[in-house]
Amino acid sequence: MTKLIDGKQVANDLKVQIASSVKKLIALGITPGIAVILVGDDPASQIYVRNKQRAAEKLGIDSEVIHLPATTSEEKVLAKIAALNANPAIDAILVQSPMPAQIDENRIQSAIVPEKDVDGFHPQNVGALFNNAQDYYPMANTPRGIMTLLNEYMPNLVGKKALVIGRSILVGRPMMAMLNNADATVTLAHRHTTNLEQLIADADVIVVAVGKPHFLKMSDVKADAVVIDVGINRLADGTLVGDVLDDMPDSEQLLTPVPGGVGPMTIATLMQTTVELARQHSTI
Ligand SMILES: NC(=O)C1=CN([C@@H]2O[C@H](COP(=O)(O)OP(=O)(O)OC[C@H]3O[C@@H](n4cnc5c(N)ncnc54)[C@H](OP(=O)(O)O)[C@@H]3O)[C@@H](O)[C@H]2O)C=CC1
Ligand SMILES: Nc1nc(=O)c2c([nH]1)NC[C@@H]1CN(c3ccc(C(=O)N[C@@H](CCC(=O)O)C(=O)O)cc3)C=[N+]21
Repeated sequence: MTKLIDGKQVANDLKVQIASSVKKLIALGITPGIAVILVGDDPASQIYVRNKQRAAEKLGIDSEVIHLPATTSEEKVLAKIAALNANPAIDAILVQSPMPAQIDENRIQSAIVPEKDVDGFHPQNVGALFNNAQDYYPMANTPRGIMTLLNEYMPNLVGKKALVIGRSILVGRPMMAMLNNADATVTLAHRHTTNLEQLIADADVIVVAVGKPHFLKMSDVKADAVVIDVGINRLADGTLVGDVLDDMPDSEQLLTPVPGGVGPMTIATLMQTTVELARQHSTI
């Protein structure tokens, strides 16, 4: 078996720290609050939103889910966001993607005030990340959680060859920026990349966020590589698999499992960002 990175364990350690920060804030009269807007009935989204709500409850963070029908207009979602922007009990706003086709996700994400933009999607926060700004700003939680994992398993990224496969706003693009900010040499691959095999064979760290089962084989990566599998794919028989096929039984390579790798880190990091935003709002 390839050595597995224990995302659940690192996420649990992080949650212990977050719980203690929440306690301190509550003692000062500040309860962090997150609002999640879910439009439509996508079953996977419902599972993730439930996981987020459960994590918030356990940590003492107030959470509110606003579930709107799939036919909701963009104006209605914008009105909800305006109300949450103005609500002092809410520190963090997350609009679950994907959204139904009648809604322009970019318009929605830009409508959230940057100070409550827990996903780090607002252009102001994306800009801060790309400029490696030194003041506080929220950033995308899946890649940030991956940086926390890498800090445990590959602490020195300086000069490392990092390959990110997939360029979504949610994962690939911010991942590229964070690895760049950590002084890795980053390549961002996508559908039109022509030398992917060669890039895979050469990389020290690979983040795969494509959404296709068995997209990457461990036998194609270096013997000392670290592979981060972001993919969440549900097969016809109901099993959950990532984007990586672990075909190297006795190797020393490091790989994040699915489930139990990046997913739990995403949730824990979302809670971490929520608490940071609450602290920012309180001016403590
Ligand atoms: N564990 C977690 O916490 C999270 C998991 N996920 C999961 O990660 C996966 C990716 O999600 P997301 O980032 O939203 O991705 P998207 O579905 O938005 O994008 C997929 C990316 O993969 C690229 N791609 C598709 N086919 C190929 C190919 N043959 N060769 C190279 N690149 C390819 C696309 O390239 P192009 O841009 O050229 O089309 C695109 O950039 C999904 O399974 C999702 O469920 C997502 C977020 C969090
Ligand atoms: N605005 C927005 N922000 C997001 O962060 C966001 C989003 N939209 N849309 C969808 C993706 C996906 N995502 C996941 C969160 C948790 C798990 C998770 O908990 N995974 C568990 C298993 C869950 C299961 O059993 O299905 C694990 O990997 O162990 C997975 C994926 C956040 N996303």
